[in-house]
Amino acid sequence: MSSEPTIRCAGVGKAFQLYAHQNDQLKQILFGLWKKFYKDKWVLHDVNFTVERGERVGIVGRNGAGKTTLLQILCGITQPTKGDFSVGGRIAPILALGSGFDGLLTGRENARIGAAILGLSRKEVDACIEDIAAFADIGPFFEQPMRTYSMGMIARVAFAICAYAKADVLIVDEALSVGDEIFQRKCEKYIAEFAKTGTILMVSHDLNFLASLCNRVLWLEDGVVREIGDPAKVVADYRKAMRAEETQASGVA
Ligand SMILES: Nc1ncnc2c1ncn2[C@@H]1O[C@H](COP(=O)(O)OP(=O)(O)OP(=O)(O)O)[C@@H](O)[C@H]1O
Repeated sequence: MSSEPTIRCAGVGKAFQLYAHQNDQLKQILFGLWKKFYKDKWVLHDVNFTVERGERVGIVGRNGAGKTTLLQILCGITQPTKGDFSVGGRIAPILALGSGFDGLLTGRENARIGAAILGLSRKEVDACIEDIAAFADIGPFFEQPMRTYSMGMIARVAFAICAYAKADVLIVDEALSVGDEIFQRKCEKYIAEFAKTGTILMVSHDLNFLASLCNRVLWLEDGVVREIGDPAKVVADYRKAMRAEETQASGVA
């Protein structure tokens, strides 16, 4: 039997290209062989961690720490600039919610396409499309073009597709923040149920939820893993650091 972890990140780094002027992007295409017209903005420097099958790992970190970027790399949405990574099994990526949806197509049509992209066969899509509609629970809107949807409705459809994707690995980025309370509870229940058999990697600013769900928490800071381990300890250390920073910023000794 293989002992390969389900998720493996080795020396992963990501630099975005920052252009000072609008024209610089065109200049880069035309004259990029001779001169560089952008600056590298390194968001992730050297990220190393593994996640074993069946683990539930939460990711915390301040705004802009690179959490979404890391998840996007693992889901194949963006490429790392350096390093290696692997994810074993079928992934359900609940992130960048709905960014792949076509606003001209209905919720049902987007759900069918989304489920197929996540690996379901046509027969499997036929079998679960009504369940997806029921999970999303947006009533007649499911038959309307998605350009008429609110953010919360888009999130509902995106989450519903992932809930029926028969995934081995759930990768979740702040998916719950745009839903209303009832939907949030439904998603939390689904995630807790999924956690019994699947692997979860989840970014959230809801530290209490992460601490209750996860068996490990990873704290991302300055492009590296600052701490990973027991949820209660990592969350406490993270909170302490945030409080210290707040105190310093407000000038209180
Ligand atoms: N396409 C891009 N081009 C340039 N910079 C980018 C791009 N995408 C993200 N960034 C920058 O990378 C940094 C990390 O962004 P990211 O969204 O990964 O952070 P985050 O930890 O998920 O933040 P938050 O908690 O606010 O969601 C930010 O400074 C952001 O501005």
